[in-house]
Amino acid sequence: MLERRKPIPIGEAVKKIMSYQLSGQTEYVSIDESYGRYLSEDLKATSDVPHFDRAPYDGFAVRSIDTKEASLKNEVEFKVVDHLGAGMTSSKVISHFEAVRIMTGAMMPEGTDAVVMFEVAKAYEKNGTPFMSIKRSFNKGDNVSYRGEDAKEGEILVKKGTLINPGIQAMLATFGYHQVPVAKKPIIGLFATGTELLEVNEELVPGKIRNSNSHMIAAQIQRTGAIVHYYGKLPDIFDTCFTAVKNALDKVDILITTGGVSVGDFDYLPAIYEKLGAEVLFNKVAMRPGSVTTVAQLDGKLLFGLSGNPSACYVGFELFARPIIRKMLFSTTPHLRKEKAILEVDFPKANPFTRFVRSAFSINNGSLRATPSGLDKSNIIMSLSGANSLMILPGGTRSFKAGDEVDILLLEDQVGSEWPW
Ligand SMILES: Nc1nc2c(c(=O)[nH]1)N[C@H]1C(S)=C(S)[C@@H](COP(=O)(O)OP(=O)(O)OC[C@H]3O[C@@H](n4cnc5c(N)ncnc54)[C@H](O)[C@@H]3O)O[C@H]1N2
Ligand code: MOO
Ligand SMILES: [Mg+2]
Repeated sequence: MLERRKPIPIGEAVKKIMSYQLSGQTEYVSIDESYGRYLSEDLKATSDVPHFDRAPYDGFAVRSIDTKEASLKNEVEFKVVDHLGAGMTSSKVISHFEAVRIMTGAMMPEGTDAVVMFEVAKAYEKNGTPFMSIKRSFNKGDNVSYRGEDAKEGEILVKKGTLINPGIQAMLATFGYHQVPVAKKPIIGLFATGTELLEVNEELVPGKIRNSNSHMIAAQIQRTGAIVHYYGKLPDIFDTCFTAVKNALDKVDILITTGGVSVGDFDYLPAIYEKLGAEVLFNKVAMRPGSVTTVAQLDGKLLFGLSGNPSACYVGFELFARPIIRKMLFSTTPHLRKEKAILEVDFPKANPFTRFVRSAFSINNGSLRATPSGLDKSNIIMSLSGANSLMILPGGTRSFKAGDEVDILLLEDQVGSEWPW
């Protein structure tokens, strides 16, 4: 008799997965390899930045008190007693009406507290000795870049779980992190199942199709920040699939299969989970597409049985596999970021279950607008290339109209969100 599956709400399904403490691990990589990785520790300032007062302009370092009487009518003269480029320091203590010729980035000499830019000073020599004069006064701190103005020692500047971007690279270098603590990339094993599947380089023959899911999922895994171990495609033969899945489990953190998960005569994943002794967390979710998404666990390791239908497979990965992978990358906001958008076209279909419509959103004059990126059917491939978001149409609704406000989940975003969205 046909097995009747009980669909569970999406939130519940996500919660079941996220309760698995697949903990992230740290590894140290050279700063040169850290771009695009996720920090596994908070990034802390190891020193003040800058760690000394310095000149932000080319000019003369002076004691501001000596400039007080300077005005258009009263030119004040300074003897230039030293000459500093960036990286040089002065051993002199600057005294009354003395100045130091100083370049941008150089450390302020002891006693000085303001910088006179070249443009407002007149430089000259008297008997071979350099002098300069000014016709305006300066306050303490004028044109000085102060110790700690950029960062204070001990400050937490970036939270763990953040994607390392070029700005973070600059911080890491500034604070001397030549080895960077990053989240070890989880290893995600991948099989595509289906006797109908051809390799990409094979010619089409009647009844067979090229395997596109594994290439799509491999990219989604990488977009999430993990490593793919693709073990190839499997024919719908129980023993072959069982042995392959069993052997791969030891080598990966998470195992993903596509196809063979529904109630068809050659859908073997349910029986494979049973023979493995894995606990099925759920095998039906109240959503479209991706309703057949099945997740099981064996000894704390998660097995994702994603649908064979490409759009269902894609959505199943983003809603269920992505967050647990992001959690292993130390994210505290591992779910897709949710935003509001204005629907640009009518969407007349009824939504008996929550529907995730592959969509293209754009920002128009400060407001988000979304439109389906192609046909809304779970076997469709072509709608995926233009999808940068999933529009959420709640179960029990129908006939959305252009101009309606809808929720969308952003697929290319790094901020993420907490659950529930
Ligand atoms: N009687 C029922 N039939 C079906 C149900 C149901 O509830 N009752 N659910 C339907 C839904 S919804 C979906 S989604 C699919 C899920 O099927 P499976 O996950 O078992 O996947 P397959 O049967 O193996 O394949 C489905 C479809 O996808 C194509 N496919 C498979 N793998 C790939 C790949 N690697 N690249 C590209 N395309 C692939 C495959 O050829 C099939 O056309 O079940 C419905 N049926
Ligand atoms: O899992 Mo099926 O479409 O609900 O696409
Ligand atoms: Mg099937």
